[in-house]
Amino acid sequence: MLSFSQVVVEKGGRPILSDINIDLNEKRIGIIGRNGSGKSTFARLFNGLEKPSSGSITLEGSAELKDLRRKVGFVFQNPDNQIVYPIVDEDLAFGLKNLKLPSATIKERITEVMARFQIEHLKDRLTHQLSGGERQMVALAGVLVMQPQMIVFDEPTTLLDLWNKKRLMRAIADLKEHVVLVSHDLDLLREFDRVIHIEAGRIVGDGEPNAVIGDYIARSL
Ligand SMILES: Nc1ncnc2c1ncn2[C@@H]1O[C@H](COP(=O)(O)OP(=O)(O)OP(=O)(O)O)[C@@H](O)[C@H]1O
Repeated sequence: MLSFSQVVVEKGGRPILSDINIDLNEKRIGIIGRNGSGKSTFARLFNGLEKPSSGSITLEGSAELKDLRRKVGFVFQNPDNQIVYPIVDEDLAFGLKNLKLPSATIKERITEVMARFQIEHLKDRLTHQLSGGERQMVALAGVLVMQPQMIVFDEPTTLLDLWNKKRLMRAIADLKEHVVLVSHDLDLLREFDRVIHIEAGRIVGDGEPNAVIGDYIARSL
């Protein structure tokens, strides 16, 4: 579904990602690697938050940036980066209003997603008064109402306690959408369909999670 061809990202004259050639079709894909290896940069390419310096990224054959932006959602490590409006309900409606959808459709989508994650009780709450875990669920809901085909999570559990981490991981496990998860928590990725290991801006491992994770651990010893 998503294809990277000879993708290079350079910043300040330095290569951050080099020669990425990869096709991604699996339902659950994990991305691992050391600090500064290029995972976030790679993940941000998935929905056009980052653009390649050269090479191409296509989603179902289309290289249009607007298709990537519309069909791939992105959940940040810190939900404050994506919650914009003061009331939960307004925040969830924001992207949908931009799409100029009828208000009945907007309401329907918000109600459906809030019910799916059992966060209906947060509907009228002030976003800045929510707990970290609640904010992360609202951020995820804000992505889901847009009905993306794929959702990329960049270390979404880092700021969460154990309880909320488990809750978010259950929510992620239940998603029908394709998921890409960047994480330092290797155990979260062992049940995934595929894990990609990035080192110094290159893919050095790619395949069955336990094998790729085992190699990553062996390299770090
Ligand atoms: N705007 C920029 N200008 C110069 N270098 C940058 C810029 N953005 C990122 N980098 C560098 O690119 C490299 C990869 O960064 P990236 O955030 O993708 O790594 P990461 O694997 O996600 O790291 P972490 O696990 O610490 O979050 C790092 O060395 C970083 O310092």
